[in-house]
Amino acid sequence: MTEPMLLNGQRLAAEMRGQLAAQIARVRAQGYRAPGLAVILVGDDPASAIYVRNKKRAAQEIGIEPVDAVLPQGSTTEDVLRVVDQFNQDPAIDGILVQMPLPPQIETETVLARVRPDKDVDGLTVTNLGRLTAGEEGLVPCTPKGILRLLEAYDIALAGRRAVVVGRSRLVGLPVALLLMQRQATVTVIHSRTPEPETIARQADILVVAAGKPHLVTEDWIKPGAVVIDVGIHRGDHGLLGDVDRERVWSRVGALSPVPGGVGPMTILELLDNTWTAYRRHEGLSE
Ligand SMILES: NC(=O)C1=CN([C@@H]2O[C@H](COP(=O)(O)OP(=O)(O)OC[C@H]3O[C@@H](n4cnc5c(N)ncnc54)[C@H](OP(=O)(O)O)[C@@H]3O)[C@@H](O)[C@H]2O)C=CC1
Ligand SMILES: Nc1nc(=O)c2c([nH]1)NC[C@@H]1CN(c3ccc(C(=O)N[C@@H](CCC(=O)O)C(=O)O)cc3)C=[N+]21
Repeated sequence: MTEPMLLNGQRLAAEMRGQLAAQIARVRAQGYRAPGLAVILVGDDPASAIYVRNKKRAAQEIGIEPVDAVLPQGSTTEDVLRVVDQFNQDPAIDGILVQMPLPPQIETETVLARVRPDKDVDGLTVTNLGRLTAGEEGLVPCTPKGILRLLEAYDIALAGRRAVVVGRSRLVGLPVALLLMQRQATVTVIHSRTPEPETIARQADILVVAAGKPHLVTEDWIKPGAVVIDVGIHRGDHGLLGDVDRERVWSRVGALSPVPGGVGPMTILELLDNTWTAYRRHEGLSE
């Protein structure tokens, strides 16, 4: 078989960031304010701190004003709600992101429910997930949106093809399954209670893996020529690992979105894109 194609999210995201930067520069030159993105980080998880730093830097580089709120590990739900309320009311803030996971004593549902849907750049509120389910316009979760954009950029057909999604989370698995269905794929979702997942995965023309289990997916899960999107990300002693064992699947896949350099950079790009969309709606600028 021919060498697999690497789906380069790093390069595509950089290209798209350039386009966003140019659009933001154009409205700034017309006298508009800068778009504002608030990032709320609760606790001292080192991986979360790195992501938040990367997100802020990416925003700044394209002309979005990042603001952050860092709360101590021992914060209460009320403490977090107060910060959400403050950003909800702030006219300089277009997007609010609450970094997941939150410490166990905090009610995640209650916090998410407080974010104004028009500022929900993660697309995680019931309002935006409902809009997505109904096929209405809203803010779409970043990782799923980035995966679809990556597939599209590489001209990977979805209509009539079999897609299998490993994982059903609100952040990734569930919304990516909805988006693939909307693009006319036949979608199956696998989760931790699915018996013989390999047998199902082996039917996939497009396999999206968001299980959060390092190197879960090996050659037994792969139909020859399949397009494999690795979403998982794990920080180990030997660098970053995905949910897909790249060496073991390499001789079978048709295309692979790798870790790092695949979905991660696309996720950050879509966060910026959602912030830009929210900003234009707030400022009454045309789409
Ligand atoms: N690159 C990026 O931009 C991003 C990467 N991630 C990464 O993606 C991964 C998934 O994230 P997220 O969706 O938030 O994780 P969650 O832990 O919320 O969800 C994991 C899902 O995978 C399922 N699952 C777990 N183990 C298995 C298994 N052995 N076989 C089949 N399904 C399984 C779970 O099933 P059940 O529902 O039954 O528990 C659950 O639905 C993580 O590694 C995360 O770090 C996340 C967001 C963005
Ligand atoms: N409310 C919320 N929204 C999220 O979108 C969200 C979240 N919480 N919690 C955690 C996960 C994880 N996540 C990543 C984003 C970028 C990279 C990324 O940029 N990865 C680079 C590598 C960066 C590195 O070196 O660590 C890559 O894959 O190439 C990874 C993971 C967003 N998440």
